[in-house]
Amino acid sequence: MTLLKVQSISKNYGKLPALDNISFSISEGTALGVVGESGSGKSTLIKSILSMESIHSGHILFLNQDIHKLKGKQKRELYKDIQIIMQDPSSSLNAKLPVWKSMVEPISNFRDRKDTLYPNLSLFDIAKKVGKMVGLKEEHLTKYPHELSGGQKQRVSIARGISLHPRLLILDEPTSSLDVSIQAQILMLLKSLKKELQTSFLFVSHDLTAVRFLCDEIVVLKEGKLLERFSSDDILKEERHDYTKQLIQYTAI
Ligand SMILES: Nc1ncnc2c1ncn2[C@@H]1O[C@H](COP(=O)(O)OP(=O)(O)OP(=O)(O)O)[C@@H](O)[C@H]1O
Repeated sequence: MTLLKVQSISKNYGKLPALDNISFSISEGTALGVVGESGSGKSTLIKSILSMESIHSGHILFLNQDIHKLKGKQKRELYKDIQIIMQDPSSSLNAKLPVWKSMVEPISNFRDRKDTLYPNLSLFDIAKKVGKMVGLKEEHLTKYPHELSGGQKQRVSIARGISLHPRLLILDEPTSSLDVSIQAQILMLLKSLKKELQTSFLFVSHDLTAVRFLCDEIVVLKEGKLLERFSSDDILKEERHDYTKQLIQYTAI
């Protein structure tokens, strides 16, 4: 079943096109990678999907509902099922709270989902349960963000992102602020969570190696245009676009 359908969307900043007639879809339970260099339109695409930016033409459908037409309660409902994990966990966690409180913030905002997913569990018990899924120990949960390593903080963000069991998880360069050895651990964690939760991923990154590891399919963006879409298994095929080949060379796959 199609979860997200992006239909011919365009967005300009002044006269400059940031997204130029982009279309793609994501099926339930699959992972799509979006790769592109700086300025290719990746952030604009994410903001458009999250309704943080308007679009000039086209439609974005999530479960057949036009995201940009939703208001109030309907829009709020949508965000139970779309969660985002950002590049820098330090800026997305509240420095003044022990991390377990940040982890359960989405679930405390959506009580109906709490009752369905975690009946009779206290918020701290939910944090323990979700923390365990991302490899955090109970002793980490009562710490403040500055007391944890970058990798541990990103695990907290991932725990928060999956706590509602969203149908779509948007990953915005989730490993690029981390040391290389930690990047691999986080990618492996995301891969196992994808399998366990059957959540769909939209993984936005400039790192083709990471995208290939985690995603079933890949789209390549350049200057706001979608150049091609292919299965991750076909990344090294001769028919790849010249620009994709350049990215591959640059990433030394
Ligand atoms: N608020 C804005 N005002 C004007 N131009 C913008 C704005 N946001 C983005 N742009 C322009 O739109 C284009 C796409 O930018 P975008 O941030 O989406 O790219 P990106 O692929 O996410 O880049 P990066 O990887 O560096 O974050 C760029 O040319 C950028 O300069």
